[in-house]
Amino acid sequence: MASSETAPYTVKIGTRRSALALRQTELVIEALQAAHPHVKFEVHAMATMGDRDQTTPLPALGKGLWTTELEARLLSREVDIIVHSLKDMPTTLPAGCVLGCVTRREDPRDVVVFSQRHAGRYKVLADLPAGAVVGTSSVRRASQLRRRYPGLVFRDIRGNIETRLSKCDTDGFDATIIAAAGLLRMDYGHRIAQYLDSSTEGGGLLHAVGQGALGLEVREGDERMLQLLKATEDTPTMIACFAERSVMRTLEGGCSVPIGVETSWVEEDGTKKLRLRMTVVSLDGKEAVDGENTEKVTDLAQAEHMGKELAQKLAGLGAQKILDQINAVRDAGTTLKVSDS
Ligand SMILES: NCc1[nH]cc(CCC(=O)O)c1CC(=O)O
Repeated sequence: MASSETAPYTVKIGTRRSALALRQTELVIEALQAAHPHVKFEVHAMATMGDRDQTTPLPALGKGLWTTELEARLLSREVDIIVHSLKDMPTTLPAGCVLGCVTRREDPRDVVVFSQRHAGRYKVLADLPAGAVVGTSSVRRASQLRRRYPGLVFRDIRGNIETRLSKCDTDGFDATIIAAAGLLRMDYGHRIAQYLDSSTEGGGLLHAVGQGALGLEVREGDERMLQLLKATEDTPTMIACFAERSVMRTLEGGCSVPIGVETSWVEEDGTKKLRLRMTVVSLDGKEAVDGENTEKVTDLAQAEHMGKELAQKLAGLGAQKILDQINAVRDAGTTLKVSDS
């Protein structure tokens, strides 16, 4: 006689229907199935607003473009778990929804992919001539790159990973900036030309909050699902991402704000500590506020406090002024432009 812990039951998993989202969901189910062989997992995929609208510049689409419609299905009990790219999850969730788990992180760095038109001519961004066209729809990427590569021209490039790679190769771009995690999960790692993180020469870009990690969202109080998810939880990543999300929440940022972060676990005086770096850069790349803190953090509450403290410190050093200028553009009903043209 099967006990209640091993009686078979079905779990419905919600996801976007992009190839990357489906691959990410597959990875999560593999991990859950190994830990819970008696559970049947069903994938329920859907296109969200961000998937349907492939032309409007991202900053104009506001928050929740990748998540809101999925969360409605969670709350209506059509699905039990949503698998998100954590970077696409707003830092404040709808009532009744909770971030139940953060998975092991794929490489969180931003990378450069050169157009195949150039057939290997360029190795790093610094090789590109002045006026070269770089595709990105990310305010965060464009702002930080303008700061370090003022001679480059930035142009919107929308779409899922395959679409963006194809546009990069055929639509007049010289390069595009994309997350390593998406390329690696989709077996496009061979397209990576340069890593842009703070410790790589020619880099200096801080990545998006939660980039590279997966966030699993469930209904508040759904203890059965919260327990089930423990099999995929990576606690050090979850703590680090909670600190990152707290930075964004404190500055009231959303998907399209020029806030970059970088977290790492370090050993100091024999103690494991979290190092949190952050940056806020104006759209033209001419103003920036950078900061970091390293402290012992052992739970999610401490992580959120660490992120809030650092964000508040930098807000007073000019970060809030930069964000207020950006919000003023939005409040005036003007679409935030990433493109130079
Ligand atoms: N909506 C964009 C998005 N959301 C998640 C990823 C990559 C995977 C990840 O960061 O986990 C991407 C592509 C990109 O940023 O280039």
